Amino acid sequence: MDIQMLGTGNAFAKLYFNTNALLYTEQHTILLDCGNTALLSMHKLGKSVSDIDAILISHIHADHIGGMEELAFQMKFIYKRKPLLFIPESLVTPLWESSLKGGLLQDECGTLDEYFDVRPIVPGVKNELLPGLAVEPIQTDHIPNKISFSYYINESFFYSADMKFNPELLHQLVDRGCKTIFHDCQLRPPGVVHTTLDELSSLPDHIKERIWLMHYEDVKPDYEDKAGIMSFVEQHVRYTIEQ
Ligand SMILES: O=c1ccn([C@@H]2O[C@@H]3COP(=O)(O)O[C@H]3[C@H]2O)c(=O)[nH]1
Ligand SMILES: [Zn+2]
Ligand SMILES: [Zn+2]
Repeated sequence: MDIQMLGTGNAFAKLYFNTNALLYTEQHTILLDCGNTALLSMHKLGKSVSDIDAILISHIHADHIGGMEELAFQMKFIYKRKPLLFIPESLVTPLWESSLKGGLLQDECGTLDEYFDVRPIVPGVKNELLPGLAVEPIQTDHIPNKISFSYYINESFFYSADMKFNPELLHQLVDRGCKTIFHDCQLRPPGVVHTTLDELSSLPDHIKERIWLMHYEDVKPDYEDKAGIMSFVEQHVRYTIEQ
């Protein structure tokens, strides 16, 4: 499986776009979060909404779902198909009622199912989504009353949602065989609702060597020499994830 970031910046980034990604299996392209800047970033890559087979969502913040309304309208009225929407059950109602309904509700379209082929997925277990793509949603802390899921993919790759530092989880994942960790990282403390660079820097080397930083602020150039053996994920670079 390959991953290509549509953006690597935080919610307020003006230089790096929102942290959203394309996952590539042999047969499918999956959009992992669809924030405000996702479709513009795809356009810059020469891609359109029609290139997406499925969508997977981490949580209901605009830098992760702000592009969903345009995606839904383009799919319905231009490409005339429903993309797969893989989503933990507990996010289905919030996504529609609290975010998308305002723009997408119209006479003949009163539910999320009118726009997407909704496939609820189960937290805490491996869900076989597509050939070559198995996903375990892990609910991780971000903000009170903001349900948020990180994803353990193909039993080798952890992709964090926006999350508070959880060293126990990272230790557990590495013990389970996790080889690569893409982790949200707030460079300037305090993190409060995110994990900071200082917190990730406190981890042992055998975990840090697997960590790639994303969801960073526009001050990233000032921190390139402060991440030690951790790496920064870069926008639009296509990475092959070790299985
Ligand atoms: O209680 C709160 C709620 C939000 N925020 C900011 O708003 C941003 C929303 O997107 P995000 O989750 O990527 O990052 C969040 C933070 O930058 C915050 O600092 N404290
Ligand atoms: Zn975010
Ligand atoms: Zn968030």
